Amino acid sequence: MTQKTIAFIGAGNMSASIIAGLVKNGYPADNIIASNPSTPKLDALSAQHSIKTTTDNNQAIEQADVIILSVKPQMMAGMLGDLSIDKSIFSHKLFISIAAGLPVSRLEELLVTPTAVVRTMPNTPSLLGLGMTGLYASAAVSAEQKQVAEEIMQAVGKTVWVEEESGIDKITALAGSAPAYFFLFMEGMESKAIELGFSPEAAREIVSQVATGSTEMVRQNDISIAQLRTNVTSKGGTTAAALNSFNDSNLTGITAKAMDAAIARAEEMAKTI
Ligand SMILES: NC(=O)C1=CN([C@@H]2O[C@H](COP(=O)(O)OP(=O)(O)OC[C@H]3O[C@@H](n4cnc5c(N)ncnc54)[C@H](OP(=O)(O)O)[C@@H]3O)[C@@H](O)[C@H]2O)C=CC1
Ligand SMILES: O=C(O)[C@@H]1CCC=N1
Repeated sequence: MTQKTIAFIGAGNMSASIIAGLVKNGYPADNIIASNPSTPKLDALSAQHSIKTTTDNNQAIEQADVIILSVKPQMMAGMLGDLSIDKSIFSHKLFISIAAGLPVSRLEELLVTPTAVVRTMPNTPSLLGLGMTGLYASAAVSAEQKQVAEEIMQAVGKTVWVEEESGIDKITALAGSAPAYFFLFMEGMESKAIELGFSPEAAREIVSQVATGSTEMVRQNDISIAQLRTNVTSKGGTTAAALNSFNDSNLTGITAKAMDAAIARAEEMAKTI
């Protein structure tokens, strides 16, 4: 794998997940630098992973081959506009954006110098090496740069390239935002378990074990997800009663509607940032 120096601009949740995944996968900590305006997150990352840190984005970008833009989409223009380094050096570097809803064309405008930009959409399970990242490369990105971006994101999970940039918004709904959907569902089960009299610890443990077991059955089988569901569902039994209740509320339609809302929000963000 490439051992290029990687700078993370913005040391929040998503950067922390990718950094942890990279280091766990053996990426040299000396080749990772994180930049953030406040120090507590930097101190934690430095203590946990022995990576380099700075509060100066210019310094981080200057020494890196690959720059991962990890600030909130709404902060990107301000952050890039505040840089005081000579932007002509950008043409020798690879920029990877993880920002939701921020088109490559807008990033290119903000970076000023013609620059290779890969737009990605990772998710927080990258922390465990179980990430799912969508990638989109603009025409300016070389085959070698595409490979570098892919290798970095594959160090923290699986990757999928999309041909059209609109595919990134779809991956945002399907993977970037999606851990939260599962957490919401698990929260619902956890609170009902507590209402039924289980201790919070037992409720969490049961929900976690059921989720892990179910996920592993999908991962370790070629059986369709629908068939796995059917296998649990005895005719006239308890599962059928629960599923009928979900279907009465159109869970499938609700899920599709929620994913459409995520895509619509990404498209809306693209027009405003
Ligand atoms: N969280 C997720 O699951 C996912 C997030 N993303 C994308 O990742 C990006 C980051 O999200 P997330 O990690 O959740 O957000 P966080 O708020 O956790 O992290 C953003 C970080 O950027 C820092 N920051 C703010 N201004 C600057 C600046 N000028 N220069 C450098 N750093 C700055 C913030 O510092 P401070 O707090 O000290 O102000 C903060 O630590 C977003 O663009 C989001 O769309 C993509 C996929 C999944
Ligand atoms: O909620 C968001 O906008 C970001 C992108 C995907 C996950 N978090």
